[in-house]
Amino acid sequence: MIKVTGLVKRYGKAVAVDGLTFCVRPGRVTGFLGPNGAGKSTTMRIILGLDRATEGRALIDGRPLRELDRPLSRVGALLDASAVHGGRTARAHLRAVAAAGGIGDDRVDACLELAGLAAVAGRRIRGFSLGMRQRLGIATALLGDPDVLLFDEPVNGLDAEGILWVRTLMRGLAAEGRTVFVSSHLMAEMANTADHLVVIGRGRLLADAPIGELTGAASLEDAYLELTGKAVEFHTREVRP
Ligand SMILES: Nc1ncnc2c1ncn2[C@@H]1O[C@H](COP(=O)(O)OP(=O)(O)OP(=O)(O)O)[C@@H](O)[C@H]1O
Repeated sequence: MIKVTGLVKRYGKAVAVDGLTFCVRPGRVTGFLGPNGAGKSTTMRIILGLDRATEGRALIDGRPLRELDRPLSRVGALLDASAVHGGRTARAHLRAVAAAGGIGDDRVDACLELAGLAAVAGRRIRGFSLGMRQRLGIATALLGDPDVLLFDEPVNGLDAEGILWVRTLMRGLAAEGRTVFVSSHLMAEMANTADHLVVIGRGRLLADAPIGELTGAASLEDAYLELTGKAVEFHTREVRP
């Protein structure tokens, strides 16, 4: 379980996260939604111990991530699929992560296979497409067979087969009793994947509810636009040809 309490993150005078409190429970897929700049990635980075909270705390199974034993086997994450050493092959990358986390090489091959990358495992990552990098990022998150998984926009750049794979994977991981927390801007995909939603805007909690309760008779897109209308920072204008 992930528990975020009174979380605040300021960058100078700018407030990226503004008093967030919510729980991500095991056994279901929890979607994390919010407009551009709402604070989703910042919240995930703090949960993962990659950024420090200004106030409040984020705990995984009751502890900050840095206090967990063998953290790679407890928590897996995809944050930025481009943050990998391009000169390495996919297999070498996964082996390096596995070695650092005390994970056996057998998991490397299993995760390459699972992500559909077995045939390109010996290729350098710098030649990978965005979708291949996403698949590698997801394979990396799964390496330690963790109970808690965070994915920041996992279907970004994936083809139709990849999107279906991610949806099935997330639902399968949740059905196994794992905690699955996933951000996305794709409402139709979220409607198909998530059981529960945490919605934020300008760093504040807007909703924390089962998806059916949030949408009612409306589509998720309509319910989301209604909910976040006042929290959109980057407004666009209609362009007429
Ligand atoms: N390192 C940083 N320094 C200064 N400001 C930052 C930093 N990281 C994030 N921010 C700011 O914090 C706010 C929240 O950003 P964040 O990336 O968490 O939003 P997001 O919800 O993930 O957005 P998106 O959907 O566009 O990816 C934004 O205003 C962003 O400019």
